[in-house]
Amino acid sequence: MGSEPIICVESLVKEFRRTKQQSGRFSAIRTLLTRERTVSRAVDGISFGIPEGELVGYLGPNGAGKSTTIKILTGILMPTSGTVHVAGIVPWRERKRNAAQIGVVFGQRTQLWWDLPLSDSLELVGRLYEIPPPRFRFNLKLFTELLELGPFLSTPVRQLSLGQRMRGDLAAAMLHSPRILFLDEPTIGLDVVAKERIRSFIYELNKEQGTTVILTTHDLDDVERLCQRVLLITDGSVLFEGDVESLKNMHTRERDLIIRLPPGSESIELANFASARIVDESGDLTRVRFNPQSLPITELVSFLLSKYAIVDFSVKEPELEEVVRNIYAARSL
Ligand SMILES: Nc1ncnc2c1ncn2[C@@H]1O[C@H](COP(=O)(O)OP(=O)(O)OP(=O)(O)O)[C@@H](O)[C@H]1O
Repeated sequence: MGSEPIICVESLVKEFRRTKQQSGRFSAIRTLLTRERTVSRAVDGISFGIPEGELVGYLGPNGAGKSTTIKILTGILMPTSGTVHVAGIVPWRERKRNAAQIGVVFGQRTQLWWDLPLSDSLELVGRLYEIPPPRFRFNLKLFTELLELGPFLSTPVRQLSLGQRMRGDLAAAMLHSPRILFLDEPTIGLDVVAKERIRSFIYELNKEQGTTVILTTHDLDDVERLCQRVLLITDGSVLFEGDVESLKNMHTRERDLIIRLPPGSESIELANFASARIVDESGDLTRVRFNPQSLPITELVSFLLSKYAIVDFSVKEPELEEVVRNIYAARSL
């Protein structure tokens, strides 16, 4: 394993050209005749490197350019400009060689054969990828255990639940032992139990086999549970790159102090503190948001203890979801 990142993306740009739709009378004919083009930049100069063995979250709001980047990295799309190397390969130039070293799962689509039993679908994947039989048998056994595929191996794919189908898709994507796995919304639409099963599989794969994983998701529980690092993009460019903790600390320095008062107590008043405010009062719980940089927690707590009969209190970190929502909101102002 060298020190070079396994995935290198530099100044990546992808533009889509579309014929501008004319409106009004005879719009279809006028669209055809004028052929006016509009250009939109889905990816606008993205650069990043991913070291081998890392599990990275690739996040951003709808339309940020995530899927477009993944399609370029997997060789489906060619960029307008910029350079990309995936384990030394330029994906769109050598699609087949690239396919041998990557696994891809799109949560919204399946690569399995709808009418075939899952086991036949996996068999076909094995043949398509020309996986040597011993490796195929080894991986099939391993993934059948890890993903608990046994009970539905002989069920036609069309009859599988979304969670079962996703487990089948993950097995299919990993049968040829790729070094890199691209996951686009792998937990979308799944219930809590199914999500957890998928997450522990991804975790194991990364930890035990050292598979590099690029995970695109809107589910921030996926991120908290799995990602060592996140790349946050909006409008086609990188907004943040780092670990989840730094993301939280950089963008929301505030903390929440949750106070429990005896039932029937009067409401808390914080008039003296400029950097603290009450954000929620429900039942006997009051949530005070404050900035520890300008108001040390000791000062806030001793003030409250001196004035109110506090039964209990705790400090909460900001939720990742809220941090990310704030970043997107600030960006679109
Ligand atoms: N084939 C295409 N032709 C024209 N425009 C496209 C095409 N594919 C994507 N786009 C546009 O490029 C931008 C980025 O799209 P992309 O699918 O990469 O976003 P995303 O971050 O994956 O969003 P989501 O979270 O909704 O999947 C969007 O404005 C989208 O409309």
